[in-house]
Amino acid sequence: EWGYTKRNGPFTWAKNYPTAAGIRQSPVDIDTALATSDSSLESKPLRWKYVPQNTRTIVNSGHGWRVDVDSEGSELVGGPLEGTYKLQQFHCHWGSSSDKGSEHTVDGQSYAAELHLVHWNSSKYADCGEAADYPDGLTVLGVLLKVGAKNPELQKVIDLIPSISHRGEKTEVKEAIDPAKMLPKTLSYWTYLGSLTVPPCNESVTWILFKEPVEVSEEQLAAFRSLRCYKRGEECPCDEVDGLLISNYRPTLPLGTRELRECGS
Ligand SMILES: NS(=O)(=O)c1ccc(O)c(NC(=O)NCCc2ccccn2)c1
Ligand SMILES: [Zn+2]
Repeated sequence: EWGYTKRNGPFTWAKNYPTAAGIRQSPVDIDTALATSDSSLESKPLRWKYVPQNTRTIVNSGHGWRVDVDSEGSELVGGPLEGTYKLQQFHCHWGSSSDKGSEHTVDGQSYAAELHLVHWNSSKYADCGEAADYPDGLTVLGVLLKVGAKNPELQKVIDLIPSISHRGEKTEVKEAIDPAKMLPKTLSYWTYLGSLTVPPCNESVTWILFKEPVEVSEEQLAAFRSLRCYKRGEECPCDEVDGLLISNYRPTLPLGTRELRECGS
């Protein structure tokens, strides 16, 4: 089973998931000097609508926490997107200390964590699973997280972590979490064509990474690292310090010949 340790981490994934060695992989380093501003992006503002009551369950996948959402009623349109995308889930990546943990880096700089809101193209595909097999199937909104004030919306996730401490555990999200409240104030972003950053690393993601980081506290990051990557009652398979999920980010891959566009300053 893939993971983030030396034995089963990102540099081993291509063995069982050949797409992980592809030329449209994510994450990448955002070399801001390479970004081209594109009037067509400016002319179609990114627009989203989320239904907080539709955030259903939170699960410990063994690779991190993930909040699953009932896609109905949500929509993401505009910017680089053709058609309508619906929110499927959101999750986060972090590191063993706050000097690293984001998946994308900006001019070589890592952030403490990165929030991903995963959407699928409901104009063309029946569900997220099908959409994941097509180059225009998914869109992920990425939010860089830096250490600062406690993040009130993310605190609703943190409060649920003790009940999903082990792999496979899930619980109802009782207090609605509003994904829109986890996005930055300014909506400037970079966009490029990439992939899932976890196996099977499908090359089906239009990435939209907001430029403005959002704050999260050290205590909140510490809570993420308290998740365990093994099932309750089983011994710890991973050679992580007593099976704690202290780091779950994929290092950056080459942008190659892909275009990197930006919208807003
Ligand atoms: N990282 S990503 O490219 O946004 C992405 C897209 C679609 C997916 O199904 C996943 N998988 C996913 O969220 N797995 C469950 C929880 C998780 C959280 C953090 C790291 C790895 N896994 C990730
Ligand atoms: Zn992710």
